[in-house]
Amino acid sequence: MEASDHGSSKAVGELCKRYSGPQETRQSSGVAIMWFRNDLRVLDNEALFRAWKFSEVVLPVFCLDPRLFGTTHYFGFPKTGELRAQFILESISDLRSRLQQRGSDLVVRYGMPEQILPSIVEGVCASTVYAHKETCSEELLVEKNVKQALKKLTFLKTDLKNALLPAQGSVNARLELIWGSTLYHLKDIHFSPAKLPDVYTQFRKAVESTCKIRSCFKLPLSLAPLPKDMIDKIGGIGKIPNLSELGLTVREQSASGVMRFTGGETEGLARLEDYFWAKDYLRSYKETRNGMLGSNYSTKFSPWLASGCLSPRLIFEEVKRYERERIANESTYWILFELLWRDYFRFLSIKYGNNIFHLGGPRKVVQKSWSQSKDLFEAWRNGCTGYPLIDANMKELSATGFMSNRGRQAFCSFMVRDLGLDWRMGAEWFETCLLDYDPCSNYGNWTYGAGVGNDPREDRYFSIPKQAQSYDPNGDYVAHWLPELSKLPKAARHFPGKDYIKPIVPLKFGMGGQIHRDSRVFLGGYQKDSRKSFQNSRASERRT
Ligand SMILES: Cc1cc2nc3c(=O)[nH]c(=O)nc-3n(C[C@H](O)[C@H](O)[C@H](O)COP(=O)(O)OP(=O)(O)OC[C@H]3O[C@@H](n4cnc5c(N)ncnc54)[C@H](O)[C@@H]3O)c2cc1C
Ligand SMILES: Nc1ncnc2c1ncn2[C@@H]1O[C@H](COP(=O)(O)OP(=O)(O)OP(=O)(O)O)[C@@H](O)[C@H]1O
Repeated sequence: MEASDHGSSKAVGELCKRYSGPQETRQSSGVAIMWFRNDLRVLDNEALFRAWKFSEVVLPVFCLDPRLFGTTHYFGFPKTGELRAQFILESISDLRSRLQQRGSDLVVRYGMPEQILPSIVEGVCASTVYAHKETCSEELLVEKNVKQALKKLTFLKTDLKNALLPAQGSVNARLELIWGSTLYHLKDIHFSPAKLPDVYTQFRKAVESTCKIRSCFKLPLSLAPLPKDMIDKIGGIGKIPNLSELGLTVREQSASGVMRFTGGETEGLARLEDYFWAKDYLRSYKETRNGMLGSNYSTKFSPWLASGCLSPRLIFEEVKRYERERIANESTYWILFELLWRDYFRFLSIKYGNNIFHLGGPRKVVQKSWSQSKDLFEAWRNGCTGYPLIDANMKELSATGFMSNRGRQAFCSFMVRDLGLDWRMGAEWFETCLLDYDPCSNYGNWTYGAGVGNDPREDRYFSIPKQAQSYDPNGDYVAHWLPELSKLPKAARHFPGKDYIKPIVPLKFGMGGQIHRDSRVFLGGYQKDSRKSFQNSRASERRT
């Protein structure tokens, strides 16, 4: 594993101070609960800030929802693989210590939020539960259930021994949901979600020219300690389970990975400190971002962004500081350009709802012949397709939970266009494996790559030989993940012939354009459509 020298703890401490605020006066009384979800951070966390600001005591709670360890919707893969599960556990543990450093703590429970939160609310007589708003149907259902469960709770203030509450009257705890996962606030983008443009460039230009990014929310460095009797009353702080207690196999990220991804805000900030400031890689990001090998071709922020350990607004403010203190160039802009893709997919998930999970995607494309061939899928999933670039990417994903953006695009195109497989099999397998799995970015990118996404012009075929030639010309990447290829001359590593597994299907384009006559066996009628869409795609605007 390439050394990922993290920013020093002193520098991270300075970052924390920079994004923490003065000891302001609080504006209310009573107890508030901060329900952490995919926002496992202290800095720039509006829900936590509000919970603190509008209460006298804020009780932070995390519920480890067993549904997270169920199976994916159509194909029954594990919903959360071991590597991401470990990343989440590390993030919770880090969140707890960061809250403890500020004098507070984190209550952790294993169970469904709609069952756990009401009993805690009742136990501590809280009047408000603060949380960040999500957008996909599984998360929305949990929000609805929590809301309903809280509604059913009515307790008398006089019943309470809690001296913080004034006597008399009944209390209804409410759920206050706050938007907080994107760079641009939903309320600031001047489009109602239903009117969101289907072409990214239109969205980006409109947003960049008319909207402002809000400043980070700054929580004071010291929060009030949690009253001991309150914690006793709810049965203690709770232990963070380990992987085996969750019924999962303990597995380490492979040492061959681009870096060791450790969950938690502290590690996310350390990565930012290292990439931007200590190593100064930000200045050349645009030139390196399409790499596949090594820790520094791209930021690797995605796992921390997906779990909310890093706030995109904080990244934005650090980019702006870098531009003031070092250099403003295309690279510093390009990080924001990519973060805006993340926003875009999040907003699109509101516009298209469950359609992002359906075979026809946001555009409800009707295409008769998606294959669900088990053999082809197993070959793809096990990295045994006979195409080194594809196989190496799959080996990386399985061993580390990470894959470069370049790899993901080629991988998705190969699966959908060369194998003709149902794209949802790939998307659900990514859901299992990715450390940075995020429903909006994952299903958004898959539908986009499969040609069923929001943008009608996007239907792009990635030629594997061309990708190999452009992004791994010496075969270093494939030799890294498929060591048996390292003994071959560099020029032969992508075309190893009899020295490697026989390709399971011929490529449709890019190998002199031949289509193997047996390909219909696997591809059915898909082949014809694909030719057409390939031609269309050449005319369409390219993602860089
Ligand atoms: C088929 C497919 C599935 C994907 N699934 C996910 C996913 O589940 N979660 C996820 O975070 N990203 C996903 N991506 C997007 C992208 O591949 C990763 O965000 C990126 O590779 C993460 O590496 P990085 O942090 O070094 O990215 P950088 O190049 O450093 O980019 C900075 C940040 O910008 C955002 N970003 C960059 N590209 C994209 C993009 N295409 N879509 C959305 N956000 C982007 C990410 O938050 C990323 O961390 C997917 C892409 C494809 C093609
Ligand atoms: N955050 C998420 N991550 C992964 N999958 C999700 C998420 N949110 C919703 N889904 C999936 O998308 C599915 C699509 O929802 P929808 O209600 O349309 O399906 P359904 O009607 O239950 O089934 P079908 O699509 O087979 O008709 C959900 O059932 C759920 O499994």
